[in-house]
Amino acid sequence: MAAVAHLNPPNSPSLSERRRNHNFRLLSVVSASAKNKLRVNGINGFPSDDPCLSLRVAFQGSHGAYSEFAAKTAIPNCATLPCRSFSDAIAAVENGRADRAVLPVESTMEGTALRNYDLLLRRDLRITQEISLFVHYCLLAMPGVRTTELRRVISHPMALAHCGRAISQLGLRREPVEDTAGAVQMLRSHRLLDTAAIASPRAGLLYGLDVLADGLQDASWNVTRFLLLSKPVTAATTVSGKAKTSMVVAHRGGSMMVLLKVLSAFSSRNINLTKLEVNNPSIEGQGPVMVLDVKAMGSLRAFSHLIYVDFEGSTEDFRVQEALEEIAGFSVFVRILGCYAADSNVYDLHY
Ligand SMILES: O=C(O)C(=O)C[C@]1(C(=O)O)C=C[C@@H](O)C=C1
Repeated sequence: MAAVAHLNPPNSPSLSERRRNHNFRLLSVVSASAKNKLRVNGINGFPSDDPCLSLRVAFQGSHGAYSEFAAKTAIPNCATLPCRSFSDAIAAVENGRADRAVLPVESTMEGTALRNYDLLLRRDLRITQEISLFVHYCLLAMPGVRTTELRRVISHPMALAHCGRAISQLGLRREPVEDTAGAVQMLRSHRLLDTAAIASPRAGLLYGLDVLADGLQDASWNVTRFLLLSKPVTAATTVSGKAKTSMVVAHRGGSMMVLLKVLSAFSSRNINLTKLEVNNPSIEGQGPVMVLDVKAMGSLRAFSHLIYVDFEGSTEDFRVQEALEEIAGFSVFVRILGCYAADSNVYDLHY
């Protein structure tokens, strides 16, 4: 069981003071390339996108959700717009209420979050930025409540799954809710004394809850990758620095053979892949994945054999264009999901 860490000593600031002081500061970057996963402190390394512009970023959940941290890390001065679902966040961009939507798409524990990837494929938004966050989970409860008084724990299903071992040790009943910060909000507004929430220490501070335990996640290296999405722009976008491109390839079947051909198209041109994932929903007993064909008047097409690829390089690069042409020759459909600045950092937030 993780060490007990109380953030609210008796003379700690009031809830309103805490809310006033609540600002997002990115204080460290955990270098993804550091094999020993050492934390590199003190790097003031906000990733790109003009921090002067007050862009509106839609996210799923309540204030204090991890997706909101991801948005604030990617675009420090952005205004965040809470939404009920990821689909609502995407719709906010489509209807102009927001400039970006933020979507968690991968985690070290879950792999690709197909639930969100599928959503991305159905809609006409482009990836503009990637951001990887180190996710710390805390056990939060109403002030004064002790661990022994708890019977139930509420959180986002992913957070409950990531903290399975600790929850079993505590013998708590699990109940999924929409998002981690929403769980905290629910606990506070209903003054639930037998219930804990799993969320970030920041959400605990924001809503004035006690942190009963920190570092609740089963794996010590728990990173979630988020994507920022925007409406497609007609003008060609030039990425400054190292670029990365995400794409989806649909084919008729025989995944291993197609996979080899995709690999060969890239490796023969010395293009490095950062993600390669096969999704054959029919094998899992699921229906086909619906993918928006942006070239065919935005019609939805159903595919049962898909490969998700991320690679280093820009679609402006001649070698990349050649590789894409080769892939188009043996697949039934190819869609570029975005070309954006590569960011291999893992960002960590201090509380
Ligand atoms: O509930 C939140 O706080 C979220 O931002 C969502 C979400 C997810 O959907 O995976 C994001 C990161 C964490 O892994 C847990 C939950």
